[in-house]
Amino acid sequence: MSSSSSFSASLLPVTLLSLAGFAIYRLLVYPLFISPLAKIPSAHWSSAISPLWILYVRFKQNETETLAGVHEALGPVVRVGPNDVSVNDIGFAKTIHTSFNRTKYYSIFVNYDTSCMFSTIPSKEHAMRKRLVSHVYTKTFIQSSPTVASQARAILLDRLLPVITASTAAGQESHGIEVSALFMATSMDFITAHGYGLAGGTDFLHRTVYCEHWIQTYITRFQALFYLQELSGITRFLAKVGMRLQPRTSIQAKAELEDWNQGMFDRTAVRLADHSGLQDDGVLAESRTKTTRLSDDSDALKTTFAWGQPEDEPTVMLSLLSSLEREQAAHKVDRALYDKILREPVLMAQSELYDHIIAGQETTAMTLTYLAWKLAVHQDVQGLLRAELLSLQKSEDDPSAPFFPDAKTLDALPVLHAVIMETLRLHAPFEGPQPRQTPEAGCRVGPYELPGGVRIATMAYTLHRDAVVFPDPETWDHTRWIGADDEAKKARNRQFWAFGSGSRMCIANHFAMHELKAIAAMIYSRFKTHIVDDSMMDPEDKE
Ligand code: HEM
Repeated sequence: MSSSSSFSASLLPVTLLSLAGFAIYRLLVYPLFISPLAKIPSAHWSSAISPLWILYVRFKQNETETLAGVHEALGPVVRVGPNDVSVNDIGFAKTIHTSFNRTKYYSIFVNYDTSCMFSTIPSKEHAMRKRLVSHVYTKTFIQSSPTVASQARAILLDRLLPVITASTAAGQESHGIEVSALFMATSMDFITAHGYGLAGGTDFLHRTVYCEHWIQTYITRFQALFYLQELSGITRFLAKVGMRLQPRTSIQAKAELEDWNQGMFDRTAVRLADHSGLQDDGVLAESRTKTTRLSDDSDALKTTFAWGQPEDEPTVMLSLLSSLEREQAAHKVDRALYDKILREPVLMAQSELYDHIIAGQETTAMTLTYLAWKLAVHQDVQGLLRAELLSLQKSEDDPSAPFFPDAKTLDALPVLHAVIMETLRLHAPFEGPQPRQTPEAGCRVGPYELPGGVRIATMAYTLHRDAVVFPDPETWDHTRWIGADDEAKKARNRQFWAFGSGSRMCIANHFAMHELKAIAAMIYSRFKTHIVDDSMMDPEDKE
């Protein structure tokens, strides 16, 4: 044996020992004792050293209830993984949601391989996307737009009212009406009308067979999301080497839904071009030719465009396309961002619209389903609501006109507001964690200093069940939201988290509230409802 090989052999144990020592330090000593997160109580004995426990909880789709129990036992800040923290405190939640970026968890909302507002992580880029479209979701816009008003009227009086009336015909009463699918259809008609105009959107309230197919496709699309949300790197790598964790059916369903949305987009683009008299040289033409050039005439869409019927105006699509043209003409934004967002303006607009439809459909449908259930259980409150609505009807000038108060009038009704707020409190559609990451420079959360890059999340579920702010939290009690603006009510409003808060809060909270109020008002001013069968509702939600 040469002297150099014996020297190498003697180095081997030292090297192995050093590596083992380093591994023990990195994997055990550092996360357990030295990491700034070490002082935070652990949700599980393994949380400090391994993400396996929280990954398993997420895989079992049990995170919300599990973390609620953990917070009850361990307090408002809990470590759920080596680099993963859950927070249940309104003050900390406000800090986190003011400026912290989203995480890759949201990449599942990338559509057509193109980012939208929801899936965009950097805040500067997000702000630019939001600017393109936020004005058509403001409260002032929603309450004063003739288009929004006439769309609501048409969907509710011409489509929903006849369906519900038919269910009350002699012999039909005992069958009732399946409200979950009914509200999915109604919500879809509302949000696609805002996007593409009444004529360009869906008519799911009539096309019930297709609506049922759509719902099944939607459920299939969001199957096995765990892999993409929590293990996106591994999932994408395995897909490249031919091993798919995401079911093929889910990938096909995503493609089908994207095609379906693109159909609405393309048909609306044709209508826009016809009505506006634009030549084939702008964003509209692009949606047909799929080139990437924008029109030089920045305001052409807005100024030359006029519809015969206000309800047919495709508000969101028009706003997106005109904003994109304006941005290009003004060159206001910095080059890198500008290139990224405007490189594929048509795909960008399609992705954004698709996202609004997905985000805006199930959320409102779920809320309406719970609302209908609670009002059927609480007949006394249903009576109060009806009395409030009918008091408006009497004051109308023309008693023979179909009862349909305007958005501002509806918004001022205390019982209507209270029943919706209480339903959103107890059954927030996004009740689980909304993950963010701590900024590079780190931050303070209560007594803890956290480094940058830590995943940190709050949940509407626990914030809405804080017994100090909402005594007897599991009880549906609309009176929480009625009465003078005393300190207790201010605290409740502050802690209301159904739409999130800060720069990434729901862009459409006013649209959603308007829609919920208009639908509830149409129904409860005309019908008395009761439960025919609620066996599909979660027994844990029953009072
Ligand atoms: C009851 C109805 C609704 C509820 C409870 C709700 C709730 C929320 C919440 C909690 C977020 C933030 C999610 C997070 O950061 O993790 C959000 C974001 C968003 N919502 Fe809603 N939403 C509702 C209806 C709608 C509707 C009708 C639309 C249609 C446009 C919509 C579009 C969006 C969009 C685009 C975002 C992303 C905003 C951003 O990234 O800046 N939502 N929503």
